[in-house]
Amino acid sequence: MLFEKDYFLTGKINEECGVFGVFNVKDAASLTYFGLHALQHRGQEASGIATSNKKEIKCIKGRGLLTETFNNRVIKELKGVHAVGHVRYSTAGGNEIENIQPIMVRSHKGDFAVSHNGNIVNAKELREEMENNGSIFQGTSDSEIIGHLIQREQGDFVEKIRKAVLHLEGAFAFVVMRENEMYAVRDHNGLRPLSVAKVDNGYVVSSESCAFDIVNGREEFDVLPGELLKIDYNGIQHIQYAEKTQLKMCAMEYIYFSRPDSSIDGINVHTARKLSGRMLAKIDKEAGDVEADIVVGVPDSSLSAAMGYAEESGLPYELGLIKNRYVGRTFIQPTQAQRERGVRMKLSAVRDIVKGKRIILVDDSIVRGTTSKRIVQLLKDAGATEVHVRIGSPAITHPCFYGVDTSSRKELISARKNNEEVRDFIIADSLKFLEVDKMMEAFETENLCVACFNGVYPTDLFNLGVQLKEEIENER
Ligand SMILES: O=P(O)(O)OC[C@H]1O[C@H](OP(=O)(O)OP(=O)(O)O)[C@H](O)[C@@H]1O
Ligand SMILES: NC(=O)CC[C@H](N)C(=O)O
Ligand code: SF4
Ligand SMILES: [Mg+2]
Repeated sequence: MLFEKDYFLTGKINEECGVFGVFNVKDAASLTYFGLHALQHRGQEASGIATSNKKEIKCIKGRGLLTETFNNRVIKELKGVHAVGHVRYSTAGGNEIENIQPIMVRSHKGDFAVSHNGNIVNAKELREEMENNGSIFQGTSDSEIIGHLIQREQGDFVEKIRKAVLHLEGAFAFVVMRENEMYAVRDHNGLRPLSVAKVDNGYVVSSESCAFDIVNGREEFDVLPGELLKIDYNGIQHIQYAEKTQLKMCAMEYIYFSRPDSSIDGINVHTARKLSGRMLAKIDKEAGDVEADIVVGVPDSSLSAAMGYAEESGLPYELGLIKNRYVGRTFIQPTQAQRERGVRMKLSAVRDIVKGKRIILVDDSIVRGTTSKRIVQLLKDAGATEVHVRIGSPAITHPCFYGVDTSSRKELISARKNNEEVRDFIIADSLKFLEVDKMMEAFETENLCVACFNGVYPTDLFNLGVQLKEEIENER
């Protein structure tokens, strides 16, 4: 079944997404459009907006970028003061229209719409159990399970959500909109971000705080791990649904995913990245390693780390690479051929800057090695005499099951090669990653999920864990 194919055959999991909700603000659909626009980096595969005019819910969704589905005319069709929206991250497979969010649940007990970011690790088990008991699913996404679970539980709506989420394991930050209420929920490990802000007399909920500026959000705060918020005309009610909670925010949110102007659980993303660059420079200084002339970052996500490296090392920060801004994120392209073409189209070396220079090249991460290999070559072709690669995160050795496409182990270069072999593959003069403890020291927090770097997953993995074990055994 496609569900399994999504996870294993294509080596893909359902990836990162952006969710946005508006409660009790005029022209909620426009506000949601602006909010989702600020979250577009989290997903470009599809988008959707559902609105409530207090009596009924209407939903419009489509494939591609937000602007491919929504324009003024379409937004005008979505009347109402409440809205929930979603941007979905591109994936091979799983791109059926039924999987696009918000997921709509229509029922005689009232309709609701769900926007989910994350990945449910026991989705297969839950779905099989529900199908055996007569549930019929429209699509293949794990997010649909959330709607089904809520629908089948008894009690008032808070109770229904509370009971439903207790069945879920994995990563979830989701928003549910009913005709006159909104709910925001975060998993008990806080793996995915979710924040709330006030707007006029209402509220907005967003995957990232960068979306609050454009809608004039104020007094923002994070939904806590294991917390369920009920938002209605009386205000916000905070309900702690999980007994055991811990904060294990995805480290990759800070390293790569989120926008630098977002703050997650009190830490600004740009600042975290800059501190990782500073730490890399400190380590080099202490080891007395590497004499270089300039520091170059790989646009976009590593520029903050490169600035940090330059500040700490005292070396000049230079614009050695230029990005064609019309090419999207390459790491999230579905096939390797597309990723390679993407990197070629996207980055060019600035010959006059790099010629004859010894370069410290800072990037935020190496996943498959596509980007690093290409840019080291680019810089050398443009006349750089040495290229020393410094990575602002640890080597990625394990797959993510929580909603980020770090793919299966066989695609992860550091799962198959040691540091020296990776260095050789990317033809760098030297290569250093930031070790897990040093990254935590740099970010000044241990409240991070680092499973893709050390294989210690903060949740049970159910069937996915069995598959991973088999994959590792087959490598031997
Ligand atoms: O080893 P790889 O498989 O090439 O993946 C790692 C690269 O992918 C990401 O950049 P991307 O181009 O996706 O986005 P960005 O412009 O936000 O840095 C990341 O920042 C690395 O540069
Ligand atoms: N992975 C995401 O964050 C998107 C949510 C969900 N897993 C989907 O497939 O649509
Ligand atoms: S495994 Fe890695 S990418 Fe996945 S949630 Fe944990 S830190 Fe993030
Ligand atoms: Mg990059």
